[in-house]
Amino acid sequence: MSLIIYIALGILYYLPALVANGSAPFVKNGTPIDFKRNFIDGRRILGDGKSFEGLLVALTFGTTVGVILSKFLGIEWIIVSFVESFFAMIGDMIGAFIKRRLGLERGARALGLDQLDFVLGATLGLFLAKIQVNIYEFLSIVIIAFVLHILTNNIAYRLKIKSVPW
Ligand SMILES: CC(C)=CCC/C(C)=C/CC/C(C)=C/CC/C(C)=C/COC[C@@H](COP(=O)(O)O)OC/C=C(\C)CC/C=C(\C)CC/C=C(\C)CCC=C(C)C
Ligand SMILES: Nc1ccn([C@@H]2O[C@H](COP(=O)(O)OP(=O)(O)OP(=O)(O)O)[C@@H](O)[C@H]2O)c(=O)n1
Ligand SMILES: [Mg+2]
Repeated sequence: MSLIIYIALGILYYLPALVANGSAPFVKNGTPIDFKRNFIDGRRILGDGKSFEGLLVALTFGTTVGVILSKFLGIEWIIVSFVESFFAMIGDMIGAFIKRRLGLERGARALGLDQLDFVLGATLGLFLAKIQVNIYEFLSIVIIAFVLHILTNNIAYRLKIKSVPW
């Protein structure tokens, strides 16, 4: 299959996760998922950047994309998009957990981790939802999400949706 098809399929399969991750920043001061508790190293488990409200908004928007996709890809994509969005946000939380363990403050830049944590989570979600993503589709979305993440975070910063441009 040509590269363009792999790229298009990559974007299509990961669209729920892209929109889920892209919509969470609309929540500013949500209820911290770690309830402001610290880990054994004395630092926050996740930090104030991971809230229940952000998770809810992400799941809502991600699943809404799945409802639209289900018209073309089949009704199962409503569930697939929910699972994919959920695991994308789990990946985002694991990224935050790692950043806290490294002593990085909430909102600090972690090039690579910030861009790919939710993509890796979404990939696990797609696998669990029995969606076969081949290596070319995966590599396409890794590159696209990396570029899109940097671009959209810059837009979000200029639009005052985010307090940092990354
Ligand atoms: C409208 C609502 C509530 C949700 C949609 C948000 C969304 C999909 C934004 C897309 C681009 C945009 C309009 C940005 C404006 C500012 C904004 C909302 C930025 C989002 O926050 C930035 C960042 C937060 O990430 P972090 O929490 O991990 O730091 O979100 C990252 C977002 C992405 C990685 C992907 C953005 C999603 C899309 C562009 C969805 C549609 C994608 C396509 C159509 C693919 C097009 C690609 C090519 C190469 C043609
Ligand atoms: N589960 C989530 C994920 C994101 N957000 C919101 O979206 C913003 C951007 O998300 P992200 O860049 O992932 O968080 P950071 O602020 O960078 O925090 P961290 O360093 O922990 O990634 C967060 O600040 C927070 O306001 C949220 O409320 N709940
Ligand atoms: Mg971030």
